[in-house]
Amino acid sequence: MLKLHDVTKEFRVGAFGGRRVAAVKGVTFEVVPGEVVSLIGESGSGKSTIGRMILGLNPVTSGSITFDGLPVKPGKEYYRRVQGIFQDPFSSFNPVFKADRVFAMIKETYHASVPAPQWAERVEAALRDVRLNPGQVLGKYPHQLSGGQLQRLLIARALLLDIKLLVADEITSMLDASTRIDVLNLLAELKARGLSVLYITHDLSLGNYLAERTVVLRKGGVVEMGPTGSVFGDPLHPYTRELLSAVPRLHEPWDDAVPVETCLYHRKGGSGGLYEATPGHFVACARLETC
Ligand SMILES: Nc1ncnc2c1ncn2[C@@H]1O[C@H](COP(=O)(O)OP(=O)(O)OP(=O)(O)O)[C@@H](O)[C@H]1O
Repeated sequence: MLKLHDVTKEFRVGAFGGRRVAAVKGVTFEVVPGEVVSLIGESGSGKSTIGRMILGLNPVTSGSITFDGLPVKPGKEYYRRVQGIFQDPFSSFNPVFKADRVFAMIKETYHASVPAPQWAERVEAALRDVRLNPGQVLGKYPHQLSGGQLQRLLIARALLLDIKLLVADEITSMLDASTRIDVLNLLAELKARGLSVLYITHDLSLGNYLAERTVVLRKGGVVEMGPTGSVFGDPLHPYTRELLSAVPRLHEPWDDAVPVETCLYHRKGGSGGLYEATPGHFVACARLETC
């Protein structure tokens, strides 16, 4: 369904845009229908840039992104099938309008012919699906609602569009622990209905909770990807191991330096420079930058 093939993104930075920064380097992976894939990596590894390219908010520099075989084409038809939700739910709402105006906009754009009473019923059903009480959220301004309620409103909006893929970029990082689990469970329910989710996070435990497959990014490139159980249970790349071993050591400072090891996967070939260690479990050379 969603396919990224050798995707690279460079930004022009510095005076007059004279310098180029490669934010994403040769990334290849796919998301199939009804699957949750988590895209994991530390800050600056290129996760959001990938999400924005999938949503057509940034063009790719090279490579291709296709959805159902067609290139990403921002516009009404594309956003009927693919939607994004971001870290800060407040940024998705205009503070001077009531929060549920997002539903009116969906109706105007996609469901103009649906009679108002029928539309109101659909909105209420979508709100109940995301475990919101319509009476408590409809008619309120964004500042009168919590972050968790606003994220759920955005998920309800996606349900009304009957989308196929949700790009969820750090959507739980501003929520408290219990609301976070509620929203994750909600995503799991959506998955059970056949929706695909690209779940972007720097939090490994959240990715582990939800995703069938995990893609680990470092400095813009994929260093490891595969079934979540394999990547978490048998991490092959030193960076993945470092990420995993850092989880319980919250009291210790983060060590940015990935231990340099013998290059186990050097020139073994494979998709996008990755070596297929076990079926579906891919890993990059541990010294990719030098070898
Ligand atoms: N518009 C831009 N112009 C120049 N550089 C950018 C731009 N957007 C992102 N970058 C750079 O691209 C790299 C990847 O950024 P990105 O936001 O994708 O990382 P991330 O993994 O999502 O980080 P975080 O978890 O902190 O959101 C960073 O070095 C960032 O500074």
